Amino acid sequence: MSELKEPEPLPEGWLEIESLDIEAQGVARRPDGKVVFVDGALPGERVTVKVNRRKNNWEQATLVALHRESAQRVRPGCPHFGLHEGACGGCKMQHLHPAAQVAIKQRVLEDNLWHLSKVKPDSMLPAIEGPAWGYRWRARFSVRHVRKKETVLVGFHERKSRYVADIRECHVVPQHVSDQLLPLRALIGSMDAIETCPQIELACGDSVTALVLRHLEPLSAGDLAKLRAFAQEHPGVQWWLQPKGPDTVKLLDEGGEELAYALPEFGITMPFRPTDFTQVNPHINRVLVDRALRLLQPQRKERVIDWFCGLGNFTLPLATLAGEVLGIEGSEALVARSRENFARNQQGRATPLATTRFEARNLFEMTPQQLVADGAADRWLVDPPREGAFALAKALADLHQDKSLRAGWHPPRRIVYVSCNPATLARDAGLLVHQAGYTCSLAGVVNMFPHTAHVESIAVFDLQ
Ligand SMILES: C[S@@+](CC[C@H](N)C(=O)[O-])C[C@H]1O[C@@H](n2cnc3c(N)ncnc32)[C@H](O)[C@@H]1O
Ligand code: SF4
Repeated sequence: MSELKEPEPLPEGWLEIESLDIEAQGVARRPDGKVVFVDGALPGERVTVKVNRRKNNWEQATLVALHRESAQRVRPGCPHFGLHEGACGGCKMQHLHPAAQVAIKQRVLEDNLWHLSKVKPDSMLPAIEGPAWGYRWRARFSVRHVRKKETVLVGFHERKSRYVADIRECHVVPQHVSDQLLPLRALIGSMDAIETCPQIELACGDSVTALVLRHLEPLSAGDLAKLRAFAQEHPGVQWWLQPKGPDTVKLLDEGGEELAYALPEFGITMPFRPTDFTQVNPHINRVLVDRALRLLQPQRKERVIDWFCGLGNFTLPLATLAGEVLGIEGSEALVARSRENFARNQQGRATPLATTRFEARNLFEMTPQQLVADGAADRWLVDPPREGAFALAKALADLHQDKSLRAGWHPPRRIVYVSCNPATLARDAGLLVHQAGYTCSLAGVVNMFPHTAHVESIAVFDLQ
């Protein structure tokens, strides 16, 4: 029998990376047990590092030399990604193979569910994946006039800095937007308002590229003419101006094509304003809506509630399948948009959409009494912001524990929960599973934001 050999000690000062944290930092352990988070290093790699911060139990460091490279290390697709000075902070994982990124996100999801709430899904869903590049149809570019360099920068912030990165191309936004970065810099650089336009927000629809220019002072006639000339040179570009808060956003010139995206699987078109919440990745959104509704399995005679419904991204497709739908959302503006979108999509339809009602309400203040007042539904779709849906899950748990509060109400048989934060999903899943009588039947990641540390996921809960 061969003897197990002791692993050879690492040369002095070297570290071996054991895992990756959710900020995409390699995690190593020093011989004395101290944890070191290493920017730029991948699991399995042997490295030397430069320590940036020292605490009692941990250190934060940057990779200096790579002595053994991971097989999953890949060449980053964007020249602005990296550890070099001035590198863009918009992406964190471009040095890791996309399949390995998804595997890490899946582990983050499972770890959160288990370690925070002792929830283990009966099965894991295959990840929902889309294109790794050109996926980001929404972005917020900062704009800075850098006098010393005699240039205007339009881009994301540098890694761990408040400076705007000097990016000339960006591979996560659509190619045509990347191609417009330098022309945008030249445009702002030529304007009277060179010092007073701090931001350009991007929102792409299927055929319109909306650019929302935040301007701190009124724009001169000359500047307005320059914006119009830019839009003429770049087909599809539509300027919106934002003099103050998001409510002040206004189209520069009425009458162009409408900013909208389609969900062709359901015969739905969603007009929106560039400041409305819409999912960042339209390819994934189409698959996500389709997958969520297949998992939810609404039936023709059933009532469904879409909690945190936004502008109706899931509600309208639900109205093509269910008997009755209720969409609830915190933003009055989005509820108004969802009502308009419903009416628009109802027109001229061969099979009418189901009866659907929308309501504006703060769902962080949900109570068991309010839940009963909203009426029983057979199925729920829940798609909350990062804070999660604690009050909703708690109200459901309270109604499970104290049946006297129910008054004819019954809990949904199935809940499909779409989450952009695995920690709050885990917390809410704990309530649903341990206190509200559900099992977690399925869970899986949705790779909505390749190369970043964001973990989007979907989970299915069934009443036991
Ligand atoms: C992740 S988005 C989902 C929107 C929609 N389901 C979609 O797919 O476009 C979360 C939504 O929750 C809404 N929201 C945030 N806080 C809320 C609250 N306290 N009560 C109700 N809705 C809230 C936001 O306005 C946003 O529309
Ligand atoms: S956000 Fe764009 S410019 Fe920045 S690293 Fe990612 S791909 Fe490159």
